[in-house]
Amino acid sequence: MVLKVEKLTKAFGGLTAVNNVNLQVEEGSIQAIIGPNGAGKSTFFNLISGFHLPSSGKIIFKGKDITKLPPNKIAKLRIARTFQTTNLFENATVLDNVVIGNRLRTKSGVFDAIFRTKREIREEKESMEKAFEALRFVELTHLADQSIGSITQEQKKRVAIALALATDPELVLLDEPAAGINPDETDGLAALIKKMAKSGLTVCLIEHKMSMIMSLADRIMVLNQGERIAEGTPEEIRNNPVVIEAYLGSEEDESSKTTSV
Ligand SMILES: Nc1ncnc2c1ncn2[C@@H]1O[C@H](COP(=O)(O)OP(=O)(O)OP(=O)(O)O)[C@@H](O)[C@H]1O
Repeated sequence: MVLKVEKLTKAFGGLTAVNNVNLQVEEGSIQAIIGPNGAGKSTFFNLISGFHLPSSGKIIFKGKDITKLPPNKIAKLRIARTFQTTNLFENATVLDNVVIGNRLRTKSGVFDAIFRTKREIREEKESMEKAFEALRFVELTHLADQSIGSITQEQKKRVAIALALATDPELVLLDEPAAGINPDETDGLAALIKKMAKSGLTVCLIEHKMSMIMSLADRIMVLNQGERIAEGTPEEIRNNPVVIEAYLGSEEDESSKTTSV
């Protein structure tokens, strides 16, 4: 197991956003996390990536206890997460966005930047190479010199994924990778996510688009009011009465609809 989450709990004051959640994620698999609005999905990601400190429980990544590590230390252990496309720099080029994302995570400090030390120059070259490699993976090299403001929402989603890939991760956390794009484009993104897992990456994703999740995920965890109410294969989840009751309901067939129960 690449990721083991044990009895993870996060309380915000009187509200328990994540409550005693267990999860094991196998290397190279696609693990989806679904649940109604406010179920605790984003909080769960924020705990794994170190943006929130758990109230209790444990997070083990490749045998190492990362429960109390800050985000930068977790990123160095090769866990990457994507952010909303609104975090991209609209006026900068696609390539620069990916390079900047990578540079923010590499070591050189202000001193290096001002005096352009050898390390700075080396890191800059490495960042550029990594950025290109990531753009190649997400199939956007032809747009490298375009500004973010001039590309489509689906292409921005790919840039957000490229940003994560440029940090050379082993585990990638994707927060709603297909939100706000049309069904055709959703298929393209699903293919990209499959390709990531095929290349050996482990992928955890939060997504509301049920048809995408059902065909993409190896396993699905369902959260409801902070609690894990089910975990299993798409088939098991689809037929689970507790899940149907709490979440899927009659919207099961409305494949491309963004569920907001
Ligand atoms: N920083 C915070 N401080 C206080 N409460 C928070 C904080 N972050 C999240 N919450 C609360 O925790 C609960 C779970 O929120 P969370 O964003 O994790 O749910 P979610 O499943 O990701 O929902 P959505 O699908 O709407 O994004 C909500 O009731 C939310 O208001």
